[in-house]
Amino acid sequence: MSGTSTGTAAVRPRKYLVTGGAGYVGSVVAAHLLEAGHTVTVLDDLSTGFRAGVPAGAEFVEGRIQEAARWLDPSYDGVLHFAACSQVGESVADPEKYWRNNVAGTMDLLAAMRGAGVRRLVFSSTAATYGEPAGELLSETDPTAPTSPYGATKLAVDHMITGECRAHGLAAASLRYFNVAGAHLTGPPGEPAGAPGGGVAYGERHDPESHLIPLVLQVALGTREAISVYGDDYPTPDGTCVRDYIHVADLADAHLLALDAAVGGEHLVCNLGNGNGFSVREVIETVRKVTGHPVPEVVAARRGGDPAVLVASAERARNVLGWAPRRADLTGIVEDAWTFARREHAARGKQTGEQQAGGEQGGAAR
Ligand SMILES: NC(=O)c1ccc[n+]([C@@H]2O[C@H](COP(=O)([O-])OP(=O)(O)OC[C@H]3O[C@@H](n4cnc5c(N)ncnc54)[C@H](O)[C@@H]3O)[C@@H](O)[C@H]2O)c1
Ligand SMILES: O=c1ccn([C@@H]2O[C@H](COP(=O)(O)OP(=O)(O)O[C@H]3O[C@H](CO)[C@H](O)[C@H](O)[C@H]3O)[C@@H](O)[C@H]2O)c(=O)[nH]1
Repeated sequence: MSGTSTGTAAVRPRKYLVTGGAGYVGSVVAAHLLEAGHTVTVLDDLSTGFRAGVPAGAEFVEGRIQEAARWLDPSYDGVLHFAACSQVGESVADPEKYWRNNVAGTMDLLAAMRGAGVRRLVFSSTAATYGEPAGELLSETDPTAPTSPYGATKLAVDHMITGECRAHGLAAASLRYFNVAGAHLTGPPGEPAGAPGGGVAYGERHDPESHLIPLVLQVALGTREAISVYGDDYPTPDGTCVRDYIHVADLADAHLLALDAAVGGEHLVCNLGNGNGFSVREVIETVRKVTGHPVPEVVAARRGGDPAVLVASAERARNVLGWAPRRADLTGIVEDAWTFARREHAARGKQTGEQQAGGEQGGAAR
């Protein structure tokens, strides 16, 4: 369980705007900020996020980053910027959506920050900015040659932020996440987030889901028949793609450290991963062990834009931020994701049952 928050005690409570805080990573980081004693406003248009994902204790504003100037004011100490379109496949099919939302949207957000005099930013960048790696571990000095429009838009925003730091003294950090997984959990299992006595659970809810671990867990839950393995002919030990899975709570720790480490006029870029690669087959095997479910798999065609191996060197995050992952074990990451998936599943079943009893139509409310 990842119920404990970061060891980074706040010097003084601060006020932060969290864009995309109704989504997976943003909701977990918002929960960590609140637990550290900060004040949080979530700005989210609920395009892929869920109102129920916004942590209790955060103010919620339903709105777009493109209109952030309406809500930002000098009382904010900084912005954590998660709001984005983030599906690699969709970005290949509809690149304009990605350039408009991720790049133009962030340009509007930066202008709003400048206008309000808010001069501290942590941005969700991604390993997808690098493309196919040349060596074993990717470091921040490696070439950036994104293989998808998604990665290209994130790289463009990184460049935009560098310019903003140099020209206008912004203090900023871009955190390049590798594969985020796991959940932030407190309280007994089996209860939905926010239920009385049930603790809280902030984890991965994407609709449609495209990430490996939640998809494999859907098979274990019985809501998906089998997991498709996208290619088993890659130049890796078992032929399937290798990724670096990082616990979302470790990621949250890094955000709080980055807020403190950012220096006016400088743009810090840091990878966040554990430095350990696991193949698609190893992930599936771990899910089998954790859930006790046989998890049938079928080999499918390669997915466009997937590099064979993506594993981080996170030396810079360790050295500059003083960050150290505390939940690097893949089994623990999958266990937390599994607890969250079961809580969500139970909550949905309860909701559907109540709706049927009340004669209402089923369906997930955003
Ligand atoms: N999940 C990962 O493995 C991963 C890896 C690398 C980088 N990232 C990045 O981290 C961030 C969060 O990812 P996530 O998995 O939590 O995604 P998510 O889809 O769960 O969250 C994104 C949130 O942003 C909101 N949003 C989108 N456009 C908006 C806009 N214009 N205005 C206001 N709100 C808007 C969505 O409604 C959603 O709640 C993204 O920027 C993503 O690119 C994620
Ligand atoms: O049903 C599935 C889903 C995924 N995979 C494979 O599992 C691996 C992981 O895929 P994910 O979709 O979970 O994650 P990605 O590695 O594609 O991408 C994630 O990590 C990237 C960086 O590593 C980017 O940050 C991106 O935003 C984020 O979604 C890939 O090899 C993919 O082909 C399958 O075999 N079957």
